[in-house]
Amino acid sequence: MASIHRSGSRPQLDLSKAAIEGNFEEKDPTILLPNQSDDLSHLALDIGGSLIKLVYFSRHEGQSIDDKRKKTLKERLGISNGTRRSYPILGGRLHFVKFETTKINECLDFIYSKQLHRGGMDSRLWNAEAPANENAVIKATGGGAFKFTDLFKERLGVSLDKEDEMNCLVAGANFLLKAIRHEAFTHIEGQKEFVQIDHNDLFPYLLVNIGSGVSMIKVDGDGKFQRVSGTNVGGGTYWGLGRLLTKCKSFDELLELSQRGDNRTIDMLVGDIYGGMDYSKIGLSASTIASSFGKAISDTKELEDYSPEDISLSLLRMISYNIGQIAYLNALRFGLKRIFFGGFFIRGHAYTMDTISFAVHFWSKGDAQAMFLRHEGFLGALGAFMSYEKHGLDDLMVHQLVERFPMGAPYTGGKIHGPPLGDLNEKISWMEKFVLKGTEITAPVPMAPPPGTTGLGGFEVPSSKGGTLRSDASALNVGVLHLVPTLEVFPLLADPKTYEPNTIDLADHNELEYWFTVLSGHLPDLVDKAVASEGGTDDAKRRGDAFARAFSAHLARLIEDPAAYGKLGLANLLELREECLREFQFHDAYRSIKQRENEASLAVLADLFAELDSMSEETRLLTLIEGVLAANIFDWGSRACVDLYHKGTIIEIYRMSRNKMQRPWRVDDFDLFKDRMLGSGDKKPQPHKRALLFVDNSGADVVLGMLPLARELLRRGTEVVLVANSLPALNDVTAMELPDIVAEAAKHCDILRRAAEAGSLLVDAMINRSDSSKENSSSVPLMVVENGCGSPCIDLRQVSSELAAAAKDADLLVITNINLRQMERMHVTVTRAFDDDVQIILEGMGRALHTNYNARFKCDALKLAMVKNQRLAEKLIKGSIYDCVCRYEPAS
Ligand SMILES: CC(C)(COP(=O)(O)O)[C@@H](O)C(=O)NCCC(=O)O
Ligand SMILES: [Mn+2]
Repeated sequence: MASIHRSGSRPQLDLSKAAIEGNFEEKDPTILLPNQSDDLSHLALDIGGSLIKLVYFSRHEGQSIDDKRKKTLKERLGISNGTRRSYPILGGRLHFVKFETTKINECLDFIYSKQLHRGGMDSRLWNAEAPANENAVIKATGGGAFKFTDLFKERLGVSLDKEDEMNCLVAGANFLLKAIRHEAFTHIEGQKEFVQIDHNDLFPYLLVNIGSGVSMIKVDGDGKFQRVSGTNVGGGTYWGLGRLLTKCKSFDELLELSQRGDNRTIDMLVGDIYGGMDYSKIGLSASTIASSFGKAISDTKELEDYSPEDISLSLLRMISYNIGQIAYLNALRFGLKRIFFGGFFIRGHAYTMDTISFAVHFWSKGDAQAMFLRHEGFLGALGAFMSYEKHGLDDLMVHQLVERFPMGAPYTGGKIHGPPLGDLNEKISWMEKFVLKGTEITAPVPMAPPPGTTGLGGFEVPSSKGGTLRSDASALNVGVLHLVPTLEVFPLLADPKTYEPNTIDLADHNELEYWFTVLSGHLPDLVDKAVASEGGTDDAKRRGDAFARAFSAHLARLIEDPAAYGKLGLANLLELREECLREFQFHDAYRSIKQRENEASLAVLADLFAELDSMSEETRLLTLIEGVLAANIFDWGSRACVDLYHKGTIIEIYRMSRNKMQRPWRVDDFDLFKDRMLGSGDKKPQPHKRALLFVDNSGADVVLGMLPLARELLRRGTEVVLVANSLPALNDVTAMELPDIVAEAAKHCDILRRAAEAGSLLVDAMINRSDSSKENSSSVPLMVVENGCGSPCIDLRQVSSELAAAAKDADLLVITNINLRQMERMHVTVTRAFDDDVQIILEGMGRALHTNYNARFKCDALKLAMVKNQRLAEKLIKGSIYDCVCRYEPAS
């Protein structure tokens, strides 16, 4: 049993002149260490025989915008620094890069040009020519850490601090399995399926590392493991024997050969021995391999008489089956439920994974399953990184990590040739060259559904045999890991463990093809908008082209391997598009459209308020909900709606949409909602203490739809929190934009004005009003919080700390959180009284249909949307385009 040794090779923190930033009362204030150099862990290496793997950290260069809303909100909601600790690593990115060991000079150039060896996280800002720190040390594992010590000292002036390889593998695997949601997967007959692993039920497991030789490690916990077995028949055996027998020049070439092979020409099968019959008494079919290479004993044939393809396949199956069998026997020996395979032998090759899975399945008679890891190539390097002190990675939770796939990550993905891409300009040039080289990154071509099983039984050829092998497959599966300590799980989810944000399963190939075609179709128009938003300059055009290429490349990659970036849902695709726009510095493609629509809608708002105020309470509530649904038609992400906008002005379309609102809607729980709000009979229900309104689009949607609804709730004495995007996505309104819109709307309405003042939204207005505090005391506040995302959809497992705080506001608690936790620990069923006091309203197709349509909440939830896509309408509500959804679910 070994335990992880954490050597203290890094400098200690310099605490002199330490000062607390901001409010001393905060629970976890940020501590400034002005004299602490940034000389902290940020690069680790795993130098293997064929590949060098790098894991490095870069600090997130977030812009600090002076957001008045945030300051007052922090005080109001009592938000401290969230779960942020004073670890240096938090709030940055982890990058995964690899090089071929034969090209170690490229690797050294890469480290040098990024100044990763200087130890300073912001070192690029420093003088690149400044002498390197004499004592600089980089953690490294793998045989090359010994072999290349002098080279690193000579070229970069750094020492390599060697970490035990086995320690690193286990530390890397443990981190990934705990921190990354879609890390482990099964791979059977060409089908990748992600496995959700309960973090509390991860240990023990068997880690099988197939390098040149094979190690089998029983892992019992962090730093607790034991090498229980191994075999000398491994990747080296396949490559070594294969090279001798086939004259192949590379490992990948040998694997590729195996795909075209037929092992029956070399292997002796059960049928060969039993005259074509099964040996059914002991459960062996005629096609089972009885003896690998058994037919080669024939003295009439020489090596030249066998095809290299057949030899490679026989060899691959012999070795994979043998490893699979030994792994299973060891799992059995220690009663282990899970077997994870990794190591350079696998390298993301579909066929190798299928072969191993087949073997484990065969020998365990289906009891055990082989699993693989998306970052398997980086276990060692990640483990070496983890061995630095005070990196803070151990404490990160799944919801604080976001994996993104910028260009350069999926395409170079470690296969970096030449200097790294320094800035956007270089990236664009590189993309242009990339296209010229003829690399396939054109618009996606829908592919045929994956083939079915062979149905032959025994050790037949796995069905992924064929065109699915990519020698660089694993390199493409690893993105950049953003560490965002402020993200939290939305506290009102009924069951976060079973929560699945996506409604539509893109594992269904027809669905996948449809949405890919839709998104490809949107591209030209989107590029036009994006370029126009940046003034239509030549630079913007160039960036627009690069964006279109990049996004098409992602789509092409994903249609080929939908699980390449983890489990794929529609929400991920829509977010990927927004991220890709940002990557090419299009920060708000719909800016002018949003402004125009806001102005047009604000101009008629006073009339709408007057109209509403003349109605009875019941009619008003219905009109308000109709208004929200009708105004949701303003959606620049829907093909059909964009076509519609050519047919009339904003107000004309809005009126047309409102006039068409006929109940019953396709999904219509309005009466249930009305009863909760207004009561039935004489009983007047208690209004909700607080409502969280997840708003969607700018213009009529928010101004004529959601704001009047918010006003009604405020009038009833319910505090309103408007929840909006942190970053722009299509024409969605952002949290930064909302206070100004509310301020404009408040000019027409006292209820909104008082509530906005009470919620400190009208900061400027308050300065001029000495009597505001008196009025505030009698008003419930209206607040705006950001949701933590920049997408048309929302994954409620990862929301901003301010949204989480707004959802669990302390003064709504009947009993304190501490008591509650204690009681829960004692298995006392506790009804959280405050959850009944909160209501959430999700609006729009992205937030209420594509995601969260089936989400269950601890509080009352209303989901409102107009379906602006024919196919979705048919599939989800058996209706048609422009049908409406009003789904009301009381607290569960
Ligand atoms: C991107 C969207 C989810 C935005 O809708 P919203 O949330 O604004 O109601 C939606 O427009 C959409 O799914 N569009 C793609 C399908 C289409 O063009 O029909
Ligand atoms: Mn929207």
